[in-house]
Amino acid sequence: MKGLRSAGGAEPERPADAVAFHGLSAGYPGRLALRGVTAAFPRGRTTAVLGPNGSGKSTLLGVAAGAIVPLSGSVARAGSTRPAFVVQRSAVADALPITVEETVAMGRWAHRRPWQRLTARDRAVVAECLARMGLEGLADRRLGDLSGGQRQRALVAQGLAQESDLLLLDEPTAGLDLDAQDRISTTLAEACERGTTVVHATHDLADAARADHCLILKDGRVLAQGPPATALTGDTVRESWGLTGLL
Ligand SMILES: Nc1ncnc2c1ncn2[C@@H]1O[C@H](COP(=O)(O)OP(=O)(O)OP(=O)(O)O)[C@@H](O)[C@H]1O
Repeated sequence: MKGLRSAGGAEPERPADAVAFHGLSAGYPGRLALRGVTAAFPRGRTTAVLGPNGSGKSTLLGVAAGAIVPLSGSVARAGSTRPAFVVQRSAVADALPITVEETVAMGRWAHRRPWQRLTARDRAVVAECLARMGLEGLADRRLGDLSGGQRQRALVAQGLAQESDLLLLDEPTAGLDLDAQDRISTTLAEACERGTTVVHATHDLADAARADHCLILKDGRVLAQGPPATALTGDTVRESWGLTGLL
């Protein structure tokens, strides 16, 4: 991934896209999960990535995060910081012997080495992110001892603590109670207002309708993309999920 520069070379361009994929194919041994995806995450906006189970949403986020190497095609990343990637809570082992506070503090590893002591500013960021997710009272609890929703909030707090200009989240509000959903939605909207590009995979159509941009996948290909008003129509939803007569 690389930053983009203007033809004149003096000033870096401010490209419209935080990440642009061109003809991207990616997957796992013996399984192609993305097939010729040409799409973009607009810079400083929220993008909702939608599609049925197995359509390639997590894989696309993994490629944007640099965790999955494309098989072919290109990925251009315009930002200057390492992307923050909030995985699904099921991807985190129950037996991890770390506390909630330590989990959130790991977000600061993007700024210093794991063995380096946290600075006063690091500690202030960790405390603020714990508070934003309503986790102050759980800071000393083991991550693996938390409920699913509490654990999810800890992972989102870790992503926020990274203070990246690109925040990628894999179904951050799935299975959460209304208060936790509201906290996360509000926090992500605030991050976007501060200029962060926010991209989240979701199965929640109402959530997606509030995003600035939608990207709908089906069988590893782009079915539709654009503002919700044009991309998230009855036709695209029916076609993507193969629904008959429900919408
Ligand atoms: N670690 C893996 N090894 C092999 N195949 C995988 C792996 N992870 C995902 N896949 C396969 O890649 C394809 C895309 O999966 P992906 O997780 O990207 O879909 P998704 O849209 O995020 O699904 P969901 O809504 O269920 O989270 C699926 O066919 C899936 O079975």
